[in-house]
Amino acid sequence: MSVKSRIPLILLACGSFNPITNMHMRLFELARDHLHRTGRYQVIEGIMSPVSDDYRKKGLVSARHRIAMAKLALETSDWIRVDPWETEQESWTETVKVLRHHYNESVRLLQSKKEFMKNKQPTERSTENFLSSQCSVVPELKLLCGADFLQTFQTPNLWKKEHIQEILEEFGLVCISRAGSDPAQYIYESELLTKFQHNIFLVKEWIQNEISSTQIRYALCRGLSVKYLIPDSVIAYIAYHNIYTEESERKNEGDLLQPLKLHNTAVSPLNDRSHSL
Ligand SMILES: Nc1ncnc2c1ncn2[C@@H]1O[C@H](COP(=O)(O)OP(=O)(O)OP(=O)(O)O)[C@@H](O)[C@H]1O
Ligand SMILES: NC(=O)c1ccc[n+]([C@@H]2O[C@H](COP(=O)(O)O)[C@@H](O)[C@H]2O)c1
Ligand SMILES: [Zn+2]
Repeated sequence: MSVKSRIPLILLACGSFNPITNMHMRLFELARDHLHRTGRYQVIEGIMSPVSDDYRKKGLVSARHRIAMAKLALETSDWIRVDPWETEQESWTETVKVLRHHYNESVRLLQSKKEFMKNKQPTERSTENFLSSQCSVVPELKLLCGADFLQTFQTPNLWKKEHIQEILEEFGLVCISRAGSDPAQYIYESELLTKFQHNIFLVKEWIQNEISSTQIRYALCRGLSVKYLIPDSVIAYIAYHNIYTEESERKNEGDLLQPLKLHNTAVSPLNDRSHSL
């Protein structure tokens, strides 16, 4: 398949990004390499969507800071961007709705590009062949995540079954391996995941890198170096605003994650776990 005839694809990663780490950015690079190697897809954009403050995860600092840090980190990327839409909503947004939003946005963008092409003079149009060829199909949108994210599908009352189904059936998942998580096993154990296995791309990271935001926050609170784990610009931002402290780590402590609250359950708060979702 020539590059021109490949299916355009957008990768969307949802999460806390508290703070963004080098590994969060690596997820996108790994996913893009993998999809390109299939010969079927052309990844045209990566979107990082930090979760709203209303998610109420332990130690979750303000979205304003999380977005600012992600923007600084992604300054060096020419294809991944941060999108604040989720954090601008009144309350926490279920992931399937974030996917729907971004899908609708890409349809809208395509329509306005087509409109723009239609209004151009014929001579101008011929010079815009490349643009118009890129404009002709709505890109696929896939949810990008680490293997631990896939594991959370099994957590009672965290996800609605119909949402998992819609994510898998209508969009699809690109899942990057992570130490301590066995995505193939989660698929095997779930009837739903097995049914839509054809829409789950499992990507193996051979250069293992177990950076987690939780560990970064712990190191920062203890005054330890996090250089080479997160970008220098993010380290400087954190120091300037004194973002991660023992006090910030206590934010939402003992609270229930918003998805669990919404499902009105009495299960123990995930928020008390030391390495969270
Ligand atoms: N080291 C990693 N390997 C694979 N996936 C990762 C890694 N770190 C984060 N991810 C993925 O990035 C997405 C966003 O994760 P998140 O913001 O929770 O980061 P995290 O490092 O897991 O943070 P925390 O420790 O606070 O849970 C999730 O899909 C998660 O699985
Ligand atoms: N039912 C749902 O749609 C649902 C449930 C739990 C987490 N999530 C999302 O998954 C991501 C998890 O992020 P963390 O791994 O940082 O907790 C967040 O973007 C959150 O909004 C969605
Ligand atoms: Zn996590």
